[in-house]
Amino acid sequence: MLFHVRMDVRLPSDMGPSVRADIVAREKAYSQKLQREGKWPHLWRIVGEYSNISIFDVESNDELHELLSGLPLFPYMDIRVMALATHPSKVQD
Ligand SMILES: O=C(O)CC1=CCC(=O)O1
Repeated sequence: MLFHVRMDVRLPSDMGPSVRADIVAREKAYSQKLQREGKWPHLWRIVGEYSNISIFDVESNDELHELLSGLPLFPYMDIRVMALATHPSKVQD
């Protein structure tokens, strides 16, 4: 199942630089593991924003929720999810 996910990062302004660097490093490692496993095939920065657009390829809503809630930045992000279905006009590969 494919999901379009938008993540807007909202780090507190009083978060210390070392705490921030640690959480961002853990986020990168976590996301790169999922990318290598094929569960996170697209990760794009939105120009001019501390936000991303991602595509997840997972088995279920529950799996997506588990992966998203495991993000180190999860407590500091607004996340919007759109479930994707096949478009009837899409040319088949
Ligand atoms: O910087 C972001 O958009 C948040 C994020 C998601 C995966 C990652 O490595 O950073």
